[in-house]
Amino acid sequence: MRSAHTVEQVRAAEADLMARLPEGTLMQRAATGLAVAISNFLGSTYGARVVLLIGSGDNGGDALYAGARLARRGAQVTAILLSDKAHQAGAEALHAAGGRLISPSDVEGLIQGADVVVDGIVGIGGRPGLRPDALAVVRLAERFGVPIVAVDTPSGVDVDTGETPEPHVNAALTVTFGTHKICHFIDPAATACGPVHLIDIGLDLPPAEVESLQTSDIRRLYPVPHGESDKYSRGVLGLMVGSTQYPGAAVIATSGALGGPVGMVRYVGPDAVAEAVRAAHPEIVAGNGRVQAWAVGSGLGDELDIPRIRELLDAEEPVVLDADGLKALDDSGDHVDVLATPHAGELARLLDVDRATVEAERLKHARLAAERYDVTVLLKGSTTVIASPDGQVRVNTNATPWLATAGAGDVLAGLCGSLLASGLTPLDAGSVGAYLHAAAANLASSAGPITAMSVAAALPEATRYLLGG
Ligand SMILES: NC(=O)C1=CN([C@@H]2O[C@H](COP(=O)(O)OP(=O)(O)OC[C@H]3O[C@@H](n4cnc5c(N)ncnc54)[C@H](O)[C@@H]3O)[C@@H](O)[C@H]2O)[C@@H](O)CC1
Ligand SMILES: Nc1ncnc2c1ncn2[C@@H]1O[C@H](COP(=O)(O)OP(=O)(O)O)[C@@H](O)[C@H]1O
Ligand SMILES: [K+]
Repeated sequence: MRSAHTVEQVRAAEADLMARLPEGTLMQRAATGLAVAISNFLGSTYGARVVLLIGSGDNGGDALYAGARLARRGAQVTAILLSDKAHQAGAEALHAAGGRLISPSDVEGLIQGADVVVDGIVGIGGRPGLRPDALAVVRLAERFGVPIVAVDTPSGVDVDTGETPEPHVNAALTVTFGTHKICHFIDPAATACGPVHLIDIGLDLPPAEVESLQTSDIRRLYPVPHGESDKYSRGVLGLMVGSTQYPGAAVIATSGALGGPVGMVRYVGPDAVAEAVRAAHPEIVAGNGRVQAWAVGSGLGDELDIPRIRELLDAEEPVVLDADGLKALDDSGDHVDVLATPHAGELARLLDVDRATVEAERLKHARLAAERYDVTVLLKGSTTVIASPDGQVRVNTNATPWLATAGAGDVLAGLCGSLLASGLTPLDAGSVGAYLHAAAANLASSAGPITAMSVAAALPEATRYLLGG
């Protein structure tokens, strides 16, 4: 599991460790890792032109010490001091190593000729936004296409929420220390980070606020059948999806379900749709029967039967509630076994806010809906946020933008239903489902267009690969 901690948690862990180490040790660990990461980013350090943007705090200190190391290895390093209170010992170290320290006026030529700009403006002490001097230099780097390596966090983003209400740095690489911060995992800030490289500085951390699954977690959580398994013990999923208006949704969601671990899929819906599903997937069973979980809602359109869906929500079996089915959700019941899978527009309707607000504040709104409706919420999008009513949050950051294609959500609903029916909790089903869905999309796309059906078709191979088979 990758973990993201809040600024408060990081500061407490840092204080604890600093009390036991000689002064400056943590910053030296951070700066050493940062210098190596910048060297690797550049490819060759000798003669490279490195510009450091330096704010008033320890984030600038990290950048100055890293700059000193790069200068000693032959880089031409210039620090632009954006505050008159730059980290003094760091500034002296850079000067002693042969680096230059200048004010932010008349720096156009310098930025234009740089190989890399290092953002040491603010880190975890930063408020959202950039001051005019800093913004002007950052805009120059963007104008001349000079890549920016962010120290700890891209300056200007909201570190604890992943929100970006103000102008901020867009990094080509972010080098962070001790643990991930929430802005590294949640969009829109996650996109502003670029790839994130974590340097271990030895922090002893409490349980994380936000987590993100890795391959080892998929291996641990995936319900692989064993010698004694039969189709019923592997789980039976009931699908109430698709309609005469949208028969494709039923076919696609069934493909997603069959690409998951379930032993059997029952389809419940209009005869004509059941025929279409059976034609595509002869292995499905049409009609009611005992199931271990339901996936409900994708493509129901006008045939949405709210009372019937409410009966399912009130029954014992866990439910994936998608798309039109979300209209059946009310905030009166105990729905802890429900995994709701809205995109930003659907979540906005559930919370009576507009879509742009949800997209700008994804963590906040996923948590809010989980609490209000007492369900696990899987908020779809470029980064997928899964929030359970007990406050746990997981994020999937692996998806490719090619996944933004019609029907991809139906695949996910079927897959998550399959995982629920085989016994995973809504939080595990949602986070394993989002991970596998993204992995299948990556496999299917190889950086080219994909369809929902091709994502579903890639699920078995992606799963086999991740399980190490
Ligand atoms: N505390 C530690 O032991 C360690 C800290 N490290 C570094 O220290 C950073 C945190 O340092 P600081 O606590 O000094 O804080 P920062 O360097 O993040 O910010 C410094 C100050 O900038 C000002 N500021 C806030 N928002 C601003 C904005 N939008 N524009 C301009 N100025 C703004 C504030 O006065 C703030 O205190 C971490 O992000 C990390 O890079 C690392 O060296 C690892 C060890
Ligand atoms: N920019 C993006 N990058 C990565 N994944 C995305 C992006 N946009 C959407 N997705 C993913 O694609 C899927 C789209 O689902 P959804 O919005 O329900 O579409 P549909 O209703 O057509 O199936 C979701 O899994 C979502 O997380
Ligand atoms: K920074």
